[in-house]
Amino acid sequence: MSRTVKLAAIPGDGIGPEVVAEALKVLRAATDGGEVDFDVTEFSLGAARFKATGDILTDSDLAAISTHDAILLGAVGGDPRDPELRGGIIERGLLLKLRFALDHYVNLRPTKVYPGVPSPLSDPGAVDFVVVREGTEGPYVGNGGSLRTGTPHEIANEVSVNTAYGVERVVRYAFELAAKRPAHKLTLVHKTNVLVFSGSLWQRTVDAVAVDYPTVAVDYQHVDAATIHLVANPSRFDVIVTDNLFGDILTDLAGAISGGIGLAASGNINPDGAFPSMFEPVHGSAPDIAGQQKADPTAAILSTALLLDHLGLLEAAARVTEAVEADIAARTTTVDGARSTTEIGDAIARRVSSILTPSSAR
Ligand SMILES: NC(=O)C1=CN([C@@H]2O[C@H](COP(=O)(O)OP(=O)(O)OC[C@H]3O[C@@H](n4cnc5c(N)ncnc54)[C@H](O)[C@@H]3O)[C@@H](O)[C@H]2O)C=CC1
Ligand SMILES: CC(C)CC(=O)C(=O)O
Repeated sequence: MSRTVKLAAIPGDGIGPEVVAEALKVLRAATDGGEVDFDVTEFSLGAARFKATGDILTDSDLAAISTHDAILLGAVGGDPRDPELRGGIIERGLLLKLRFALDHYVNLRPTKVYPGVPSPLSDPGAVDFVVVREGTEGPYVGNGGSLRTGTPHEIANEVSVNTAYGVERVVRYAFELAAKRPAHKLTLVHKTNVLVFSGSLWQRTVDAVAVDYPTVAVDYQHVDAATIHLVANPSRFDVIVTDNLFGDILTDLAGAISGGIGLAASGNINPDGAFPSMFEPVHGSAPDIAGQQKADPTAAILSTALLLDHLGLLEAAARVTEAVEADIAARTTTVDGARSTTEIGDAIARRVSSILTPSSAR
């Protein structure tokens, strides 16, 4: 008897629906005739729904989404120039609200330079690292405000929240991951020379947790220096653990060095399993190319590989990754090149269907 997985799909805005359609196509190809059935419920949330109804993510939306085993999200947020959508109302009210409510304290963002990928680095070396970004704290929590708003004496502040509990659990997750990977290396990225209160908490936590993982070598980089090393010598990284904002910035850079933002996948994980985890490409809704079939759906497709892996469907996950690797290796143009979003999705789905078992098992 096959297992049924309840999947909530949130295509969202801009290129979100275009890339989610391809990701679902590949997910179905990867599990077709296998031991698992995906029962997909689509939630039409985002800018269009907000404009039509005023709702972003209601309590009943959240309750319904929470009953699923996992979530696949495209991208949210409309055109930043749209006055109705100013202040990231959709991003904060939908995406961040989901991450916080579902306690996605690990934002997992793997970075790999696949063979044949058009990296802007002349010699990227063996780039294969994972950023473990804290997902529920930092300056993203909306703790701040402004005084004398709109006057020459305006004061605006945004408080970065870092709790001992929140830092310890993500740091421990990162050590656990580093201990399982071949390089056994963890780099804390922060700005301890200036952000002394939060930086000290992160550093002391890493030092304390390191005692439980004697096989893991620990390194430290200031975030500004980390951007140099990500470009100049990315193969030095294995697992990076960092806060919400630094992780957001570093992973767009990581996407750029590893073939483009159209390849960068991510998972918002609740490791305890109390809530469904949510998988999404790193990129946003890309209003500049939306509706034109120009988006590369590979990041969303690779996000389904993370989703399958998270659900313990390892063979299907390996099949998706292998098909993507083969597709990338066969690309003769850049990722933004000649094929449409649907053509890339179709090609990867065909490859997935032709792989009967992962190469490792053959
Ligand atoms: N996770 C999410 O839902 C995110 C949402 N956003 C929202 O998305 C909107 C646009 O934000 P931006 O800062 O412009 O970031 P963005 O990631 O949407 O776009 C940055 C650049 O990358 C390109 N790009 C993005 N995804 C691509 C893909 N799959 N294939 C080819 N090119 C791709 C875009 O065309 C654009 O030139 C805003 O409303 C923003 O708040 C931004 C980041 C993440
Ligand atoms: C727009 C933000 C809420 C999304 C983003 O860039 C992120 O945190 O991944």
